[in-house]
Amino acid sequence: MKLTDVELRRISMPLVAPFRTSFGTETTRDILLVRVITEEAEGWGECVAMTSPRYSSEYVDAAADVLRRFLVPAVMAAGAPAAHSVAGILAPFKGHHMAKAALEMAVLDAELRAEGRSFGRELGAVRERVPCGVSVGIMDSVPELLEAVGGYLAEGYVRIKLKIEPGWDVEPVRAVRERYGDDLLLQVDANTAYTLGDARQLARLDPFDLLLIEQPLDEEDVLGHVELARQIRTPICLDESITSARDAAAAIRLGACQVVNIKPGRVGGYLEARRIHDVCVAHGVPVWCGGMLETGLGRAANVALAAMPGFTLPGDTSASGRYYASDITEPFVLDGGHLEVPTGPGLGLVPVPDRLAEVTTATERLAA
Ligand SMILES: O=C(O)CCC(=O)N[C@@H](C(=O)O)c1ccccc1
Repeated sequence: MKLTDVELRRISMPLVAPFRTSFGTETTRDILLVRVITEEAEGWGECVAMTSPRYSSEYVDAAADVLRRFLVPAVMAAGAPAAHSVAGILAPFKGHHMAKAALEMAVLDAELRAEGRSFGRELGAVRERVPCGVSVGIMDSVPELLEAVGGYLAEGYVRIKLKIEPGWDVEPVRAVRERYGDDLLLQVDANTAYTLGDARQLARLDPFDLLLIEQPLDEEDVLGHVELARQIRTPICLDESITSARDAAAAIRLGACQVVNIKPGRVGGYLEARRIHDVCVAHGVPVWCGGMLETGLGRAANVALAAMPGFTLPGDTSASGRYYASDITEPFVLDGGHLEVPTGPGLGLVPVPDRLAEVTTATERLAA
């Protein structure tokens, strides 16, 4: 399908509550959306880059710039690129996975809408609904954490993920396990906040039967994770370290991880995410879908991804209301701890025009 126009749109989405991780606190998400217009359909992409380069080297202003100056012109110069060819067209430009993922997602959405195929159908979804976990930020006190966790469990979430960092790890985990019992599916996310020297402290989490500990060490310290895996019993899950199917294969073969968090933005798109899924399934490594506080657009695509067969652990695919009082799409609402996989063409939903207009802070057209 010939691309006739591309729109970059910035939206400002206030969070229902501050979200604190080991690398900072978010109160509002400044999100870049990509809309591609073709002769047959329009498509939407969501860039998950943060405002500052703390989760990874990417940040939203840089994503907008690289899309405007390099990525969009390259894809438009190709005329009518198939979605599966976008990654190859963009390969000469190094890095910028989140920017590339947003553009590929928009081209894929347009192509699938024109063909009348859903994201789930394209990715190989085998479930009509997916079980949902929730990510709980670092809090000011254990009582406040216990109250937040209780609220999410009351909403029906089937798995709790606690953000941890040095000084906030064993005590909150012990408190949650003691209050909510041994059957609670519980995991932690360190976002690279520890070093191998903290192995003894991390081993103190072993008695709490966690599903996994996510990205304890620096994203580039794959061998450190291999050594840490020898010193703790909790399975190690990698997030920031896995930016491609090649990374996943190497990390698994080295013994650096026993679980993988798949985030399409981090790895360059939903098609690479599918390849990582396939590599992990081939190695018997379970995967789950990570989240980056997406709007309903990214959430729709993530829920479709999470319906693939190897996604055997609940993901961070929360309801829209976990982060936003009012989403830019029809909200995702938890039903019995699950979200329905959209079945319509492409993403299966579009932004609600009035809502999108309310949160839009800038738009620009990059016509052919
Ligand atoms: O539910 C969500 O969308 C957020 C899940 C979550 O905790 N994401 C974390 C992470 O490190 O995985 C994150 C949050 C903000 C920014 C980057 C990453």
